[in-house]
Amino acid sequence: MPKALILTGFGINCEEEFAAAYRLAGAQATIVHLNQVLHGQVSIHDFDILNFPGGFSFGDDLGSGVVLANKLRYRQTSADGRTLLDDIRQFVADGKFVLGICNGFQVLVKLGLLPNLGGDVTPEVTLTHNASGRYEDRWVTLRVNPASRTPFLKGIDKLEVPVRHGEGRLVVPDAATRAAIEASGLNCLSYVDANGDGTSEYPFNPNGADLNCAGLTDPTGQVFGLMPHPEAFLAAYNHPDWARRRRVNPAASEEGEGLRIFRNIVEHIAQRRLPHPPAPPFLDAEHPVGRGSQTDSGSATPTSIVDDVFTTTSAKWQVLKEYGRDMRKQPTPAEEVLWEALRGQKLAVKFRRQHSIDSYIVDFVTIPNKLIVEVDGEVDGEVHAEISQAEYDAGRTHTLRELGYEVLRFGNDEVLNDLDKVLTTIEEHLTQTNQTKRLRANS
Ligand SMILES: NC(=O)CC[C@H](N)C(=O)O
Repeated sequence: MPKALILTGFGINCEEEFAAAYRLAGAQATIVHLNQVLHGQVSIHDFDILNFPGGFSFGDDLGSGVVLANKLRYRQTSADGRTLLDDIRQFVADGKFVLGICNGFQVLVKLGLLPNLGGDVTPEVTLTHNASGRYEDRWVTLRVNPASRTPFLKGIDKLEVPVRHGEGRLVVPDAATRAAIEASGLNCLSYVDANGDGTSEYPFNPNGADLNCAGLTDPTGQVFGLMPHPEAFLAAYNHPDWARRRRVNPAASEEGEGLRIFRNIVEHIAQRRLPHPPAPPFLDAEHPVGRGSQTDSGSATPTSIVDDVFTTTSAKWQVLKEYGRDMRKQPTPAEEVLWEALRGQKLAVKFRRQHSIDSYIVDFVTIPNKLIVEVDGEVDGEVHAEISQAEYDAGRTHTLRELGYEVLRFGNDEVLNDLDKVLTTIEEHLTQTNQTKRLRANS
């Protein structure tokens, strides 16, 4: 089950609605005080989505979101000078998701995680006082930018949601930044008028935002923030016009439109499990942590891979272990079937599943026999990495072969429809390797 971490404390006040949204969407939601994270009692890396709710953090002193953003950037969380921002950057590099709503969006913008065109988390735009000079509390209509590729907004075209803020006006400082944001479709949400056209006109655009922009993503689409409150529209009955709408359309869904965003991201995470996820970007050798190879140096070369269960380095294992754990918990049907057949030494050799080898997690491996068995699933037609799955798998197989492993691949269908044939092929390969070994031993 995807896991959402929701931060609270210091004047944040929308954490309960945020958690309710995730629970309705089928995720596990945990509300945690920011200090528990800053003091190392809770690790963001144990979660899939990091969430910054709305509210009045630090009383909006120095500008909404500014103090909290500075805490994330400058508050050292460990003796080696690490900050929560370092962890968030790693979290995003690991393919995970960050969502900021209203005050949370302000935090992400003041921190520079949005839009993060330059990739170095330096503030590039800002959010400031509404053009009306007032706190605005009203319903708005948003249109999703079709150029946006963020999974949070997948399949959504229009959305009605409430805003309640004093400092929601996005200001983009120059034409170049504006062009860059537009070119990548990072301005994922805009305020629209009654005709559905983007507008700067009050009150449709409640704050006078540049680009009529109500929300931004970073270039990866994994970090998303918006001024309006989708977590405040979880039931149809939240809408001010619900009674009339129900009379007009009694069969209409009882769900609120805001819930779609949460359903989207929760489903995306649940389904995203690639048959073979891309090798995550690793921590550098300066931060080796955790368990790993006995020859652990933090930087693996093929020669450091020993014939042992420790088939990667501690730094890599630290990054891979969560993927492995998740993959063991949520096997695909084909993986489950094959595991049932391989486990418990049924083929007279011990197989491990979702095991880390160098930079990869392999589906099944018998380490003494150096045989890897992979089950290739569908990748819902998407290209998840910069390279295609096929190219990626080719590189992965090559590396594993260089490390001395034989790699057998079977399709989902083969495993599900002809398990006997799959097992016979595996057995044949095991016999071959054993024969070769015996021949070598005798010669
Ligand atoms: N609802 C909110 O999160 C409000 C954000 C911020 N305190 C503002 O007034 O702009």
